[in-house]
Amino acid sequence: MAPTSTPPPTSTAPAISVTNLTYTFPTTPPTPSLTNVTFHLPPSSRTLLIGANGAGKTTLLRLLSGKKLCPSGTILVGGVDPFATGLEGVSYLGLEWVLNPIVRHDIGVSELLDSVGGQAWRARRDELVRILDVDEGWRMNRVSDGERRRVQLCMGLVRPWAVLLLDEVTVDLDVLARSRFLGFLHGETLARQCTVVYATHIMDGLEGWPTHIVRMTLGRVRQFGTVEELSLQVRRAREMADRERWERGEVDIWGGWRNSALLDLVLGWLEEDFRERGPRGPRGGLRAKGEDGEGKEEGGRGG
Ligand SMILES: Nc1ncnc2c1ncn2[C@@H]1O[C@H](COP(=O)(O)OP(=O)(O)OP(=O)(O)O)[C@@H](O)[C@H]1O
Repeated sequence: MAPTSTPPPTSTAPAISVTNLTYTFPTTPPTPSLTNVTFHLPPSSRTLLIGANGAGKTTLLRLLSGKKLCPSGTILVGGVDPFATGLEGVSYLGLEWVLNPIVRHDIGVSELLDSVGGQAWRARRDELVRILDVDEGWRMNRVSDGERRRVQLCMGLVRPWAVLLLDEVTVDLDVLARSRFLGFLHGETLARQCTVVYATHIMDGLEGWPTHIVRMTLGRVRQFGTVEELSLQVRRAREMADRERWERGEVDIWGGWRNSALLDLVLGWLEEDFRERGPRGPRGGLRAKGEDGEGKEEGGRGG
């Protein structure tokens, strides 16, 4: 975790472009994880990656981060193939990052932050410590899971990134910490024109945060677009369904907004996916996460 002296490019916010991406895990039998995935996200966007368990979110984020080989020309981040170039300025915070054993050692917060560039980016470091309410006197073997996650997030974000890929790394945060963390990311996308893609199952407190949504179903991108476009589609479909029920004389015509609009949107999608897919049975070829090991690999195949 040596600090890097060269700052990543932050002047031009990178767009993310995925075209006809198919990815198959090299298992026996081969497990298709992504099929013909296509979507485009503009610079400075804040995107939620939404989908049921097993929809392919982690696989996609790892491919975007350059950790896995993908068919040439299918992924461009800022116009560059991430695997081929080992993208400077792309930060991927996912399960392997969360499980890094260093953050459980008897080590102090300042020492950890310095090891990832805390001195080089002093102002960012101090801002993150303040926003995530981190006590620099903590010893990492004597903190709670949520406190540990706050320190980890300071570590993961201290070095300025141009693209941030988050794979559900906020589960341990309390509501205030998560809210301040999301606020920080919101500010970053505006101030530094950088791009965030965030896979999460927790819709609480996200209202108004995302600019775009990518909806994944069973390894495919089913819809993508701005939050407004997608919300409008769902709202219209629900209103039409309510009207039909009302015309049929059904008393309970309130099928609609039970929670926040965002949660209802996602809940509606997952219910739709579930209805179409049916309950899970034994599915040949399924593998537990992590069987393919960690880090950069060349095992996957396209097509
Ligand atoms: N290591 C692996 N080896 C083989 N197949 C895998 C592996 N990891 C995932 N898969 C397959 O890819 C599919 C997508 O997995 P992925 O982890 O990308 O889903 P996800 O959307 O991130 O799910 P979750 O919300 O549960 O984290 C799985 O259903 C599984 O079939």
